[in-house]
Amino acid sequence: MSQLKMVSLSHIDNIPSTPGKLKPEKYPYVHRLRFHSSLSRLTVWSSFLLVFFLFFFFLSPPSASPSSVGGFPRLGLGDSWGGPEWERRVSSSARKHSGSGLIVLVTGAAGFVGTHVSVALKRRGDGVLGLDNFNHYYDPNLKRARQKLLERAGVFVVEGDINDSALLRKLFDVVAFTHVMHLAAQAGVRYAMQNPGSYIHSNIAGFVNLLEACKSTDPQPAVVWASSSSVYGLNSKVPFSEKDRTDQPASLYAATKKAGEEIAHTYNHIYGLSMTGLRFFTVYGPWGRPDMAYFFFTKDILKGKPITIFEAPDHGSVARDFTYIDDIVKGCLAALDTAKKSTGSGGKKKGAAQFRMFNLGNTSPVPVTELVNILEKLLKVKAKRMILPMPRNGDVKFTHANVSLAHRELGYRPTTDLENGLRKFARWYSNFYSLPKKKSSW
Ligand SMILES: O=C(O)[C@H]1O[C@H](OP(=O)(O)OP(=O)(O)OC[C@H]2O[C@@H](n3ccc(=O)[nH]c3=O)[C@H](O)[C@@H]2O)[C@H](O)[C@@H](O)[C@H]1O
Repeated sequence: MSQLKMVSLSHIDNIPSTPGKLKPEKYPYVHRLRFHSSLSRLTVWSSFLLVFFLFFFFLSPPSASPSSVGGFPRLGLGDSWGGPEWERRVSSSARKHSGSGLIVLVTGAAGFVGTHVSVALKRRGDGVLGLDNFNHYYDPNLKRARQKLLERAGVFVVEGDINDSALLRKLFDVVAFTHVMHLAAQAGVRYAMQNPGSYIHSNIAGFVNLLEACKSTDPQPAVVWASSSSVYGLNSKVPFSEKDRTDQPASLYAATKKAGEEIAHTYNHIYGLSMTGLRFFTVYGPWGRPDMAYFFFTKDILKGKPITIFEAPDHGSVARDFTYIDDIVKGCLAALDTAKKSTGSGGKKKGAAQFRMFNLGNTSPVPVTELVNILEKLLKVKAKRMILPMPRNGDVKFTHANVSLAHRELGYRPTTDLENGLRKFARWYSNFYSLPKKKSSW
């Protein structure tokens, strides 16, 4: 982050130093006269410039280009929007190719899950428009590569932030979205201690802003959004069921996801928005997030660097219900397909609207030590393991999903076990980072 800040401030270094031009004045009287006349010239010029800037400020089209997004600097990204060519791309991307198809706004489209869901929707003939702020939480080159993949699939990703109300209004004016798949979020459990503001910005303020736009549009779209397994927090009863309590979050990330669920309920209750929340359980796979353990373990193991494996306070293993991306995509599409219409119009509720919450997990937790065993086998490299006590920074000891509700209502049935899923990830990783081919079991 500090490096990024240095880049954005480097214009200060470009101001030329002009030694010799600032010699002391020999004639103080002449100097005073010059000073007064330059002062009045300065005033005239300043007023002129002020009028000039105000003129352009009020005439220019609304365009979101804040210098930072959720605490992440924007580095000269193409963050303007609007204009006929932009509108043409938006409309064309959102055009469906089958009569019964959906028209979906996917927020966080250049993210891990967003990319996979957008491509899957587009492939089956739905209209899809992406929205992403391309922040620098992790390597933006990976997000750009995903964007290229989306472009090839026919999905245009608008560069902008869900906190930009004018942009959202514009998008809803140009396209009559039937559904919003809301995946834009500040992810990561442990990072919440470093940059708490980014979680509030995206997961709370951004979510409210998006729901404001959804409730005001006519007809209102149905909303499906990403919650998280982390809402189960410190619960010890397993497997986690949607009926269990969710009032003991262990991280600010979890707290913002839980807040999102309550906010969703409010918009459902007051405005009649159809809302479906999906609690994802540690999603992994090709095009994944480099901040997640399976991803950076792979990188470090291949580089021969030590990896840190957390153990529970009782020296027990820490386990996760790792869920493969293709299973999650099926759950997302089923949630969109079964979402009922919103009931409100003109910002007013006309009747009770659907409100659902589903676990989307794999139903078989695997200890992190076993995840590392599988990676060693696939990569054919021995990991340098360092076992450390689990830090008190938001982690929980285990997660385990009960998915019977999702099975009943969405037909959700995860089919990829961790070894097969990691094999597909390792194959992608090797291709994406152009690693030399090895004799391996990929
Ligand atoms: O289900 C979710 O809702 C969340 O899933 C994911 O969180 P987690 O399950 O915590 O994934 P991840 O960080 O990959 O750690 C995996 C395991 O490795 C352990 N772990 C981690 C780091 C490390 O250095 N060592 C280690 O043992 C660690 O203790 C843990 O047991 C998403 O990141 C999050 O955005 C959210 O979507």
